[in-house]
Amino acid sequence: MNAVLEYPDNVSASPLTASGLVHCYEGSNVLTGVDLTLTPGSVLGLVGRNGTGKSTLIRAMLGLLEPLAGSAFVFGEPALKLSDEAKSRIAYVPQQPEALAWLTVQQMLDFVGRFYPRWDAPFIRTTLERWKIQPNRLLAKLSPGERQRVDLIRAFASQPELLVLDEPAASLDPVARRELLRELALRAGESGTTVLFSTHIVSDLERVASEVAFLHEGKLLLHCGVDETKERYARLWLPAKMTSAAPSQSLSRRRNQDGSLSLIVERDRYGQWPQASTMPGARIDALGLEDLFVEIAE
Ligand SMILES: Nc1ncnc2c1ncn2[C@@H]1O[C@H](COP(=O)(O)OP(=O)(O)OP(=O)(O)O)[C@@H](O)[C@H]1O
Repeated sequence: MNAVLEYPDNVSASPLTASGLVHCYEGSNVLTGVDLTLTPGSVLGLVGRNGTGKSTLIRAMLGLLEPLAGSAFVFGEPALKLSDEAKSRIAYVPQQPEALAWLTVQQMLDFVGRFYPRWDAPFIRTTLERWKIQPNRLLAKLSPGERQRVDLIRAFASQPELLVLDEPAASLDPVARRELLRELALRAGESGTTVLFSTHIVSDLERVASEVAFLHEGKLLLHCGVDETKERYARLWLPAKMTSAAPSQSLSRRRNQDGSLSLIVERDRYGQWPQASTMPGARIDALGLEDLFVEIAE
């Protein structure tokens, strides 16, 4: 008898989805049950401190790494068993591209292009020229920033429906970063490309992402619209004599030297802050994205 695979409901509608992903390396937990669903056409910025597992999550979601538990689906197919058709709709740029380093820029692009039905050769020509990268240079001899740009060109040229970039701006100078963000915004806006990118640069996220997800201690602490974060999360400050009134649920909790408490709290489903915020002496402070992340990650 054939086993019937039961897929979660959101799988077929989303270009990329993960459910209950668990992974560890050498006995230390990196992902402890991550659920994430990308909305078609969204640009999701994945943030988290160094070593929190962003690359691991991305690789597990794309089927490049087999998680210890949980599942991931790309265009409704199990990520670990993707068809060639599904693969041709995805572009992934790893943090440190190294593949095919013995080829020249042009040789690599010609080789890779054969696997993509909608390969945009004119885009490659104009972008290599605009980004001042000589096509006859060996990939192995490029600087990390140049290598990253070539891989970005490769990714854009395949005209993917799903574009996944692992810290795409890590080695880029500010001008190149701007160009990348412009290209990303263009692709998402005009072609409806769904984008997932990890980053440490919160200003990039604010500029181009429509949604943000924050990975912390193996779990996604929050996932919401970028514009929504300010409305939905805030810092609740309670003086020392009121700390017993602190809500039991919070995204982070820090005791200050004077005994007061700072907590990151979320509005409830009626749009209300925790009750402690209404007590005399308590304070609710709105936070920008960067402050929110620093407070949670500290
Ligand atoms: N192949 C591996 N073997 C053992 N440990 C690993 C391996 N790959 C990653 N790790 C560890 O797992 C943790 C998560 O790594 P990962 O690269 O996923 O984090 P990250 O959030 O992408 O980090 P960064 O922001 O610094 O790029 C780190 O502590 C890392 O040292």
